[in-house]
Amino acid sequence: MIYTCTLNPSVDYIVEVEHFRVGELNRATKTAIFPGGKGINVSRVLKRLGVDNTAFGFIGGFTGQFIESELKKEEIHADFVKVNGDTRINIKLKSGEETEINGQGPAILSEHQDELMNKIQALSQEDILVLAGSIPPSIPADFYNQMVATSKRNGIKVVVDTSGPALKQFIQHHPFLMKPNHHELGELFDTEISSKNDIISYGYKLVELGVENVIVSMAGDGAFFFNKGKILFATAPKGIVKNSVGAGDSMVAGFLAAYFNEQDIEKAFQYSVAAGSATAFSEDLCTKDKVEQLLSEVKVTQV
Ligand SMILES: Nc1ncnc2c1ncn2[C@@H]1O[C@H](COP(=O)(O)OP(=O)(O)O)[C@@H](O)[C@H]1O
Ligand SMILES: O=P(O)(O)OC[C@H]1O[C@](O)(COP(=O)(O)O)[C@@H](O)[C@@H]1O
Repeated sequence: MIYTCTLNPSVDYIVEVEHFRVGELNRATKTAIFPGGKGINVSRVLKRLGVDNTAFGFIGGFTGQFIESELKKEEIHADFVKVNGDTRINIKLKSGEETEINGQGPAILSEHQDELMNKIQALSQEDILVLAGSIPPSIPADFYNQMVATSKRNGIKVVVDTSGPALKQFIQHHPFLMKPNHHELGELFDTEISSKNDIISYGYKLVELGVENVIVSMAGDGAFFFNKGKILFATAPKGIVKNSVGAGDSMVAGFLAAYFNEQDIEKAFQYSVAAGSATAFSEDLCTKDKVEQLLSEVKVTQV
């Protein structure tokens, strides 16, 4: 079974404003609300691609209830730890460009942290654990580290999609898959990525450091894939971006869904990029039909 874990879920509030003016009253032309947070997005896309999975994480308050009920509607199994505060609301402001304001999230008591750790401890060798998104400020910075160490001891494959210092902690545990975008790849090595050659050398460095599979995404400019035997490049399909929130998470779900169906890395990478773009071209996350429509537009070549 695939488990996703979102330490800091969110209600994503998408607001469109025609010409946003700072310091003035702006009227929205369109609004939408989605259950969000990186692991939850992975769960939702996996389900849409036909893969049953369970969502772990912390939720609380009226916003937490919204997330639970939305996942229930989509028949996604949720096994959250309930916390005292309200799950955060993340604002995604669209006015020509996309501006994001992500909340801090509720305080998580240590008893609740232990409750989640116990769920991770109970997973078994056949399971895959996707750890995705930021760590809320009230949780120790090495919480992910503890989760991965426990999972690796129990033979569980770990997939990582986070950013900042949390991402660095993972490398030493040799995760099955990491998906930084090219900015996050630069952050990992405290460097500025300024060319495709930089992506190739730093992406491959992650493999040399023990990460099994690495996808480095570059939004509309395509993506690279690295493992011990292969470096691949994929083009991204062309289209109108409606909402790129969750595009990276969709890549992770797309890769896992295809890889565990067919065990073919090249096809899984192609499916991953198609899923990312299918989400970027949709209001909400991608559907299976949309992913499959875009598949032939993703050209994969050996580097
Ligand atoms: N402008 C775009 N055109 C086509 N595909 C896009 C575009 N922006 C994002 N995507 C798709 O979403 C994927 C992830 O986007 P990216 O911005 O690199 O990641 P993240 O959301 O993690 O920052 C890309 O690899 C691509 O498949
Ligand atoms: O945990 P973080 O880093 O604050 O990110 C949370 C946000 O990321 C998202 O999961 C979207 O992620 P991506 O756009 O990177 O795929 C949103 O749903 C959510 O608001």
